[in-house]
Amino acid sequence: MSGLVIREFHAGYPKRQIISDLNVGPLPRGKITVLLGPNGCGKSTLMRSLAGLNKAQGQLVLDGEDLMALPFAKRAEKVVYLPQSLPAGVHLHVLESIIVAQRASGGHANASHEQEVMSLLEQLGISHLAMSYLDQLSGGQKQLVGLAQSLIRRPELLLLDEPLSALDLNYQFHVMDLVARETRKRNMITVVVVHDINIALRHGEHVLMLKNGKLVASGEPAAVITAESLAEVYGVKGRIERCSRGTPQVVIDGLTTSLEM
Ligand SMILES: Nc1ncnc2c1ncn2[C@@H]1O[C@H](COP(=O)(O)OP(=O)(O)OP(=O)(O)O)[C@@H](O)[C@H]1O
Repeated sequence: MSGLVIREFHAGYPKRQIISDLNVGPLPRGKITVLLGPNGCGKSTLMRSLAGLNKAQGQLVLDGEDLMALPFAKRAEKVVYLPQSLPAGVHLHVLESIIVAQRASGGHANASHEQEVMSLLEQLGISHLAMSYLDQLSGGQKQLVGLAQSLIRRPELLLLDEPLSALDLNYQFHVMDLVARETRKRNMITVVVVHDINIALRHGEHVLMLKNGKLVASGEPAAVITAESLAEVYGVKGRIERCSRGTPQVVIDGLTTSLEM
């Protein structure tokens, strides 16, 4: 079966289980899956566990192969996780950092690879930053470089943890369009964590909703993002309305519960 199937998946930390008995899939190839859920519900823990960076038990079957059985280096060739922020204190310039990421996945520096890196930087609108040092970039610029480092590794499963959090409105759309295009072109499975429900409605082709480490719903955006699920998962009174061009949007009228983290 094509895609990623997650079965009886449990994940967390030495003294604390966060994700319990997750069963989902197949997450489709060539499409963006958006992972939604309130603060602290376990989105990053799940993403890191899918990448093999956190302890987990269960099955993670990619096109029939159980990733949990692979040595970490083999799994890292197929699965790339982009964290919420790049590690600080890396004294490389942008171009070097992307070439290092490319080599880490078995690529070798040659003219066509360099061209690929430059073309990616151009598509992300950051080619002018190629010779800038990472620690001298803004938060949003670092996020774009992180995305370039992830895409250059040509993963089969791309896990992007809040890749839009530091980007302005224009870049949020630009980046989601680019990620959607690359996801289709490479036929990869892309999972993106976002907090903006309207981004999920507009760009998500499949949506997973988590609450307290458990899956609440999985499926097409319109089926998952409903007034009922917004009330249950986020404690808000919301409506889904279509704008004049037909795009669904969430309108929030108020809260149904008080804050609890
Ligand atoms: N290293 C850790 N050790 C123990 N517990 C942790 C660790 N990291 C995170 N947690 C806990 O795991 C739970 C889930 O955290 P996680 O970062 O996965 O949530 P999240 O859904 O990504 O949240 P946010 O939207 O705020 O980024 C939280 O209760 C958090 O306190």
